[in-house]
Amino acid sequence: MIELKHIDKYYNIGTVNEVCLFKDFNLTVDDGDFISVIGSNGSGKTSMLNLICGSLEAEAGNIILNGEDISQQKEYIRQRKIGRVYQNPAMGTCPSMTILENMSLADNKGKKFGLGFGTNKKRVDYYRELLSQLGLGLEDMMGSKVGSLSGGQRQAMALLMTTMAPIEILILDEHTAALDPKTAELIMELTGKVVKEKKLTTIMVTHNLRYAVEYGNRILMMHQGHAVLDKAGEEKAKLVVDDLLDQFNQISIECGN
Ligand SMILES: Nc1ncnc2c1ncn2[C@@H]1O[C@H](COP(=O)(O)OP(=O)(O)OP(=O)(O)O)[C@@H](O)[C@H]1O
Repeated sequence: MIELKHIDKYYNIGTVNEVCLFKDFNLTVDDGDFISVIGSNGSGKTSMLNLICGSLEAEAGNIILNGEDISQQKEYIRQRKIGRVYQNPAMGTCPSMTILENMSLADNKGKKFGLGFGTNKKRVDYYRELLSQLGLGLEDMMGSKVGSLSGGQRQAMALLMTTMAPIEILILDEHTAALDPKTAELIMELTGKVVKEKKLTTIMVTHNLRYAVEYGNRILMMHQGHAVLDKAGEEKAKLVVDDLLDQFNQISIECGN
């Protein structure tokens, strides 16, 4: 479970450009929840993810992960418990290293030993098995540099690598936005499979309303640092894309856009 409690976040403090993004922002994501976060540009979705991951510091409030207050923890410490897949497929993998080396790196995340340990035959067979589950033929290219792969192949690897070592929460940061429609569909199917198999508590930020409707058990719509819609379970299951579009339109009218 992850809890954001009474979060205040300001940008450009002490300047004429000072803005308050979050004032007493609260969110609880229960164990096993798969929550899709949607919302207009600048509504605070990425800032929220950055606060959770530790790349951004709040002016007030606490972030509690499975009962532990991680608010003061450095980003690299949080990375042992929080996996993040970024919009840019290049972010989650190392292009100058081979597929095998990348897999070994992910496998040994947070451990004290080097690469050699992860590349014995048993581990190589294990990586091959994991890669074959992606259905992209990567298991036969383990000596290839990751930089030579397509964006979709790299994003599939990033997803696999992020979820390889045990994590307490998975963050998907518009992870299909840079992919063509067919590849995005494939990555979403893989995402659904991985989340279900590993029973991962997941927060997915997306601008794709269909994915937000089709995946996960909860949907959150943000606007100007507030949650303006929060539906789970049966209520969420009944939602269709048009309902979300209506909500977007209503917000635009209220804001005079
Ligand atoms: N480093 C920063 N310095 C100043 N303002 C920032 C910074 N990062 C974000 N903001 C502001 O905070 C607000 C929220 O931005 P954020 O990127 O979190 O929104 P978002 O919902 O993720 O938007 P998008 O859908 O466009 O990615 C915006 O008004 C943005 O201009």
